[in-house]
Amino acid sequence: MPSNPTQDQAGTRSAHRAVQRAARAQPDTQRVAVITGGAAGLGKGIATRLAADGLAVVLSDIDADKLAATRKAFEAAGHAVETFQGDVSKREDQQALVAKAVEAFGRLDVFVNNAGIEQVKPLDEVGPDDLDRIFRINVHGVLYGMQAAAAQMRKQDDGIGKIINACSIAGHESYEMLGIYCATKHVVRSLTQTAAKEYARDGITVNAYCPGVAGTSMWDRIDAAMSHYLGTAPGEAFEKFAAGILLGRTQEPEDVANLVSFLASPDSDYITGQAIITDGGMVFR
Ligand SMILES: NC(=O)C1=CN([C@@H]2O[C@H](COP(=O)(O)OP(=O)(O)OC[C@H]3O[C@@H](n4cnc5c(N)ncnc54)[C@H](O)[C@@H]3O)[C@@H](O)[C@H]2O)C=CC1
Ligand SMILES: CC(=O)C(C)=O
Repeated sequence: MPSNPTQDQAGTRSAHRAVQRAARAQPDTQRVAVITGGAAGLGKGIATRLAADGLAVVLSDIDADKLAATRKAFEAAGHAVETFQGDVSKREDQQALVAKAVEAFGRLDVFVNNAGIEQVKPLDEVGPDDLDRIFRINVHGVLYGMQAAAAQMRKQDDGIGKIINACSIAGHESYEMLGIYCATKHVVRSLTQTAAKEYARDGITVNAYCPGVAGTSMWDRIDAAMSHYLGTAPGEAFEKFAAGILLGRTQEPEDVANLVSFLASPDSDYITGQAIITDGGMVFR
C-alpha cells in the first residue's frame, strides 16, 4: 500500500539515520554469526568460511551427534565456536538460540537461516501432514529466525545487522516432484523482500542465497525419492539436473559459502532484499 509523500520522506530520513548509526561499526569487536543447520552440508561449509573470515560462530542443528562432531572439528581448528541443539520450526528454540549466542559472545551480527528440508512428491499425493512438516521448517523456521535475530540486532547500536536466508533456484523456478519444496522457497524469497523493507530502518539488511545443485545428503535423498517416483536409476536424477549446469560441475559447499561470506561482510552493506543465485549457470533472473 503506497504511503503519502510526507510519510515517505519521514521514513526515508529515519531509515537514513538508522543506517548512519549502524555504520558506526566497532573495528576491534569480533563479529558473531549464527548458522542454523550448521552441523552438516551447506551450513557447515558456510560456518567454516565465516569462522575463517574471523567471526565467532554459533552452530545450531536438530541432530545432536552431528553437532557435537562438528563442534569438535571447529575447536580443533582453533575457532571461536558455540553450539545449540534446537528445531528451527519452534519459535522458542530460535529465541533461545539467539540468547545463547549473546550469552557466549555478547552480540549478534549475522544470522544465517540455513536449515531446510526437501520433499519429493507429485502434487496429487501431497497431504496435510506433508504440507505442515515442510512449511513449519522451511517457512516458519525462517520467519522465527528473522524475528529472533532482528530483536537482538535492534538492541545493538553499532554495525549493520545481516540476516541471510537459504533460498534456492527452486525459489525462482518450479520443478516436477519438488512442487511443495519449491513453494516454500518462493515464500522465503518473498519474506526476504518484506523483511528488507521492514528492517532497513533498524540498520538490518536481509538477503538470500539461492544455490543450484550441491551434492549434500539432501540431494542423496532427493535422488532416491526421484527413483521411487520416476523409475530413474540411482544417481540419474542428480545427473540430469547437473547436466544443465553451464560451468560443467555441481556445486560445492565452498561455492555457496563464498556468496554468504560476501553477504555477511561490509562489502554487501548497500544490498538488501535480494535473492542471489549461485548455480554455475542454470537459472537466469
Ligand atoms: N543441496 C542443494 O543442492 C541445495 C540446498 N539448498 C538449501 O540449502 C539449505 C541447506 O541444504 P543442505 O545442506 O543441502 O541440506 P542437508 O540436509 O544436507 O543439511 C541440513 C542440515 O539441517 C539440519 N536440520 C534439518 N532440519 C532441521 C530443523 N528442523 N532444525 C534445525 N536443523 C535442522 C540437518 O540436521 C542438517 O544438519 C537448505 O535450506 C536447502 O533447502 C538450496 C538449494 C540447493
Ligand atoms: C534442492 C534444491 O534446492 C533444488 C533441487 O533446487
